[in-house]
Amino acid sequence: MSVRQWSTPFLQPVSSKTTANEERRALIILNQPFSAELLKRVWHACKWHACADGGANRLWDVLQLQTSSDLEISDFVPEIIKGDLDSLRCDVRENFAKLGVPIIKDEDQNSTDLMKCMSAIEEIESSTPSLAQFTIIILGGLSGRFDQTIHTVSYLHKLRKRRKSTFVVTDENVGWCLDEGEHLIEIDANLIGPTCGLLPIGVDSTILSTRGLRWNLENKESSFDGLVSSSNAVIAKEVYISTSKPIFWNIELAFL
Ligand SMILES: Nc1ncnc2c1ncn2[C@@H]1O[C@H](COP(=O)(O)OP(=O)(O)OP(=O)(O)O)[C@@H](O)[C@H]1O
Ligand SMILES: Cc1ncc(C[n+]2csc(CCO)c2C)c(N)n1
Repeated sequence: MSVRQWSTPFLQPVSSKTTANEERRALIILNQPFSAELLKRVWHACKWHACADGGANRLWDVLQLQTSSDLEISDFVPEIIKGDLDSLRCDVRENFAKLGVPIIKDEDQNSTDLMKCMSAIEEIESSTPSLAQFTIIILGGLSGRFDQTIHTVSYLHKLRKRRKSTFVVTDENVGWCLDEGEHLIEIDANLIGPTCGLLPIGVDSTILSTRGLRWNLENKESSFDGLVSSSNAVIAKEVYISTSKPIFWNIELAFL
């Protein structure tokens, strides 16, 4: 199997976006806090944008708080708001409805608002089969309620088989699932690092080999019963990871 290459150009500042915008990306905004700077970066890196229910409140509120003219509401109108709509505030609903945003109620109590937004993306992909699959950026999801955080991580774990790339980003971290195999992660020190973690979540154990870290592993078993490589650090421009089972990788943001 080939080495999977990873990079995070969707975290570049808007002013230096060039080829980063060519990739077909979709953003899902969850109901968790995020900074205006992070919103600006990931929003402009994405071609399509969804708010998961109360994620629309977060988007609206962060835009209201901005006094500078570079965050105009008209530049941040999502393509949909979707969920069971138990968290979407009336004022936010009215304002986005006036801006023409479709607001889709899905009352299924066996799927989360994050999953409902992913279904919307996969429906678009089914109707545009000649286009590349979206890379998904989930904003929020590694903070707040622990059951929601674990849901996000477990969802990324499951998605790895059917989706090319799904990232979750907060003001603290960016993380994604590394499937079994070999990976090369480009480290743009202006965007990410140095602190990182290789977390054997959802597997009994995995065998890890790494290069480019302060504490490298060489054919070492990692599991919740044994070694968990948290608080590791990147010391090179790229990190190599070989893993025998899927792991969750996270690295801190360098710019907030
Ligand atoms: N307290 C929280 N901590 C972490 N993530 C959250 C939290 N609340 C919401 N989210 C994320 O934001 C999404 C939208 O949340 P919202 O508050 O609108 O609905 P919810 O009813 O709490 O969530 P769900 O219906 O998906 O269980 C959720 O699907 C979840 O991914
Ligand atoms: C075994 C099991 N556990 C929890 C829920 C609750 N639940 C999971 S997703 C969801 C929708 C939230 O908008 C709700 C209520 C369930 N259905 N089944």
